[in-house]
Amino acid sequence: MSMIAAFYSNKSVLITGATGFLGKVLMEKLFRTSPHLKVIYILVRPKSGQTLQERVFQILNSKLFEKVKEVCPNVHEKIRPISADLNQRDFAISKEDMQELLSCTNIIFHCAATVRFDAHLREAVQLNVIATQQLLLMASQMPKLEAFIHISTAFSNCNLSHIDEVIYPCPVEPRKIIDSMEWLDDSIIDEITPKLIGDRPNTYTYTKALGEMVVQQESGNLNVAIVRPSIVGATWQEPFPGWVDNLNGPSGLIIAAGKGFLRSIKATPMAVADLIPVDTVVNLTIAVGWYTAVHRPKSTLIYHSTSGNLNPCNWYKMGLQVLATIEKIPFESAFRRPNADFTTNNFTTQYWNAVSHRAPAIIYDFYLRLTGRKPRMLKLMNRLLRTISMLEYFINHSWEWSTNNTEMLLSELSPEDQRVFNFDVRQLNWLEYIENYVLGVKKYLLKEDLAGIPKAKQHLKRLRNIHYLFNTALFLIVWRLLIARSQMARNIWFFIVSFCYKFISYFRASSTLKV
Ligand SMILES: CCCCCCCCCCCCCCCCCCCCCC(=O)SCCNC(=O)CCNC(=O)[C@H](O)C(C)(C)COP(=O)(O)OP(=O)(O)OC[C@H]1O[C@@H](n2cnc3c(N)ncnc32)[C@H](O)[C@@H]1OP(=O)(O)O
Ligand SMILES: NC(=O)C1=CN([C@@H]2O[C@H](COP(=O)(O)OP(=O)(O)OC[C@H]3O[C@@H](n4cnc5c(N)ncnc54)[C@H](OP(=O)(O)O)[C@@H]3O)[C@@H](O)[C@H]2O)C=CC1
Repeated sequence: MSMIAAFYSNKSVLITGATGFLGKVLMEKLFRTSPHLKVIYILVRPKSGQTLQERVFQILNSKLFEKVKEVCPNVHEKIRPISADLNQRDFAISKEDMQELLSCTNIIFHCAATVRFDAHLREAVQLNVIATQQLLLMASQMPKLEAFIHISTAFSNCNLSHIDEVIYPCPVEPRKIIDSMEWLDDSIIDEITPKLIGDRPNTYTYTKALGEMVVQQESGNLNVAIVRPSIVGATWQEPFPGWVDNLNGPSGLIIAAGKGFLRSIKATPMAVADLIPVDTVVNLTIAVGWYTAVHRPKSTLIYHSTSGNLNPCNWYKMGLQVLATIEKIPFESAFRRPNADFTTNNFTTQYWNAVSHRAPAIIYDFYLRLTGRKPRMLKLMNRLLRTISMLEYFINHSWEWSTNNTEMLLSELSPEDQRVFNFDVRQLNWLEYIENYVLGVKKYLLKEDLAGIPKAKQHLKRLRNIHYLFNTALFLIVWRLLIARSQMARNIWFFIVSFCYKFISYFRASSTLKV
């Protein structure tokens, strides 16, 4: 029997961010491996016109939860959604709910965050720093609490190139930042943001670093641990390969490349692509919860959930495999034939953005106008290029994360736990993983049926013919214009035409002779 699974039996677990990508996989795995778990409290806010119950119902009825329902048929009774908004004081939790949480919770997994790279500093501080501080305060009032697990990111210190499993302090104390957010207005915050984030690329990584400092400074006597995943991707193995449900990280880029919108990107081909499957992160997180509660380490341990130092893959290899898979299982209604060019300097990037991204969008918009439809492609393309510009930092740098604590934890697990909660990335076969990832994007994000593959292939053939036709027409037009204006171009043109004519006449004559 798995020791970790047994540990979670009869426990009351509190998860923030359970409606997010990582949170859902965490909930699923906990229920599937520990069906006797008492309850999972999830802090949820109503969203997009859906009530809490509707949101939970939607999650439980998704494909991700199909296996759980076989092992734990009463799973819906074990999820207890609590109405909460992490941006509000005391999370706007009702008194009764708060009482129940304070008196019953055994383990906390804090996953909620704003992961947007362009979040305003005030918003990012509120969710990634102040909410963490408030949750720690709540945790300190929980008599039965055994462990508090905080999910951070491996990029919280992306201003460094070698990152150890320690907390690196930011120059300005989190408390000062929190205080200043109360009285500074937005325009002043906008002005000081670049100075505060320093050589980090965005407010997200900066506030996640501040969040870690808060955990270190304000955890008191709690048993606390921090998990730092790198770029979280689709599931590797569990509950099935390739599951993904949002566009963050590589998923959006796989769609953009597969649909032929994105054909070149500024990337360092040999830089390490530090992707980590979401189920690997979740397995580590659950094991960290167990270890922190049972072994009670004297200090806050940090665990890197990264792949680069144990099983590296680079962007070039990843891009090639994405393309190879898309060739086998193309996405439907592609805009252009998929292609993957890596550019390495700003000039070529701007050139290809103009020629390979914006120009086709302008031409397509022209076609839409001609056919009486509303042009939209250029707007979409500009939005995509803005997104890419925000991700560029991460595909043009390499980092080295040490993984001593993560490896130590792996060695502490029984063989059964190593199997059930596998987070050993050395076993990951990248080519297979990426193939399943692309297939997962097609099935679960684009909701495309595999029966449509022959039609998608036909469409790509048509696009190839249009491409050849367009290039030939373009060549002829340019040449015709040149001929009209330049004597030299005319001379070359007449030379080529007469040469071709003589060549064809010679072959005609020789074939007539043979007959
Ligand atoms: C030719 C070559 C091809 C090669 C082949 C392919 C190779 C494959 C490998 C590829 C390399 C992977 C590199 C990953 C690096 C990730 C590093 C993460 C590191 C940190 C990890 C973390 O610790 S933390 C989690 C990461 N946190 C995010 O990853 C949030 C990002 N995101 C935002 O910060 C907001 O999204 C932002 C952008 C402000 C827009 O904001 P915005 O207000 O304009 O609007 P929205 O967010 O509503 O999105 C507007 C439209 O962009 C669409 N979209 C959203 N994300 C998208 C996305 N990633 N790629 C594409 N498209 C995306 C969306 O689908 C909308 O499309 P539509 O309008 O049609 O619905
Ligand atoms: N995805 C990645 O590549 C990586 C993620 N991480 C970390 O993992 C954790 C989870 O990320 P991920 O699952 O990808 O992110 P998601 O954006 O998918 O999920 C974020 C979660 O936080 C919740 N949340 C946000 N704001 C509030 C609020 N005001 N009140 C209540 N809940 C709120 C969201 O709820 P709602 O559904 O209502 O919006 C959602 O459940 C984060 O801490 C992130 O920093 C670290 C490294 C990489």
